[in-house]
Amino acid sequence: MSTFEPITLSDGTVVPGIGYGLGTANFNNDTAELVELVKTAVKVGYRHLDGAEAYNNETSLGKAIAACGVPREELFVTTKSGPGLKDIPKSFEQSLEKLGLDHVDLYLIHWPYDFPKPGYPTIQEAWKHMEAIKDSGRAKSIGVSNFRVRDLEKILNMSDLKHKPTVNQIEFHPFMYKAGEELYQYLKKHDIKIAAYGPTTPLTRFANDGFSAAFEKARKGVASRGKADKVEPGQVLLRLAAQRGAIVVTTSGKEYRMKEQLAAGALSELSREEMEELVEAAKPEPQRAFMKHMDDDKTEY
Ligand SMILES: NC(=O)c1ccc[n+]([C@@H]2O[C@H](COP(=O)([O-])OP(=O)(O)OC[C@H]3O[C@@H](n4cnc5c(N)ncnc54)[C@H](O)[C@@H]3O)[C@@H](O)[C@H]2O)c1
Ligand SMILES: OCCc1c[nH]c2ccccc12
Repeated sequence: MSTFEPITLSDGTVVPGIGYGLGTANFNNDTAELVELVKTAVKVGYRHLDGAEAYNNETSLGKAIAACGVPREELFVTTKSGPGLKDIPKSFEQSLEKLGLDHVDLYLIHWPYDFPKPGYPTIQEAWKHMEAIKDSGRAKSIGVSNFRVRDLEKILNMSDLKHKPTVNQIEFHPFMYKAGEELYQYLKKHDIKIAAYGPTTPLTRFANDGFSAAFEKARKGVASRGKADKVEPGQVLLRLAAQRGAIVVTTSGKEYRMKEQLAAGALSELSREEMEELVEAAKPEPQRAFMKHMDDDKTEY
């Protein structure tokens, strides 16, 4: 069972420290198999489910929530607006309808880069819609995803700001840490929690090159201090994201992997030295699997 610590957001909402995502592992679109997979994720212990309008599978997520046997109030359900950002109230209504829910726990703007387009609201207008949704009680908490500092500033500098974003869901792993430092400091200063997606990217999406030695050292360190016979590489990366204070969002289509992910929370901790060595071993430039606009420091949305 998982011991990823729950994280309390600035509005008091409590989020399970690890979430199961429906956006990767070929999950796009509704299928009966996906309903079963999400039920399996809940059966093995996941209580936090990360969906999105863009994943085209909110209906399957809703069916799994209804059929999983765990009461709604024990689940933490996130969804995100996008591509429907032109009309956030409508996008939200459609999401609730598909999910078959009267509220979600966390509602996010999936990306900021649509906002300068004709017919779209500004970031500030979009945020007013998000605030109204929170005030209606149909989203317990509201936040953003893939927002740079300059995008967040547009919200935090609003003269009529009522609710600030509680979360920025971003790609977060050692191959991002150096490039992301300014953003992380900004988020910390404003008590906006990081939800870390792609946490296993150094293992699953890019060649390890110079990173492997530090990684194996950290893995052996965790194993030698704990009771676990074996520490899986992915588990080290999930621990790392959690120890850096993030809500971890991962996924898998395999039950044994889901269990392994949750069990990472019960392993012994990475030492400060191991964590620093992992960051130092990674290249300074970002190796990003998603959302390349995050590295563009010129374009205004
Ligand atoms: N907001 C966004 O823009 C955004 C972007 C990407 C992902 N997400 C969310 O985050 C969730 C998780 O993202 P992710 O998939 O990048 O997380 P992740 O880095 O944990 O990768 C999980 C994938 O890697 C595979 N995997 C995990 N450990 C492995 C191992 N040891 N060996 C081989 N394969 C392994 C899994 O089976 C799965 O396919 C998504 O499903 C989605 O909900 C959000
Ligand atoms: O959440 C970001 C990753 C992702 C998975 N499926 C998508 C479809 C549209 C936009 C982004 C995504």
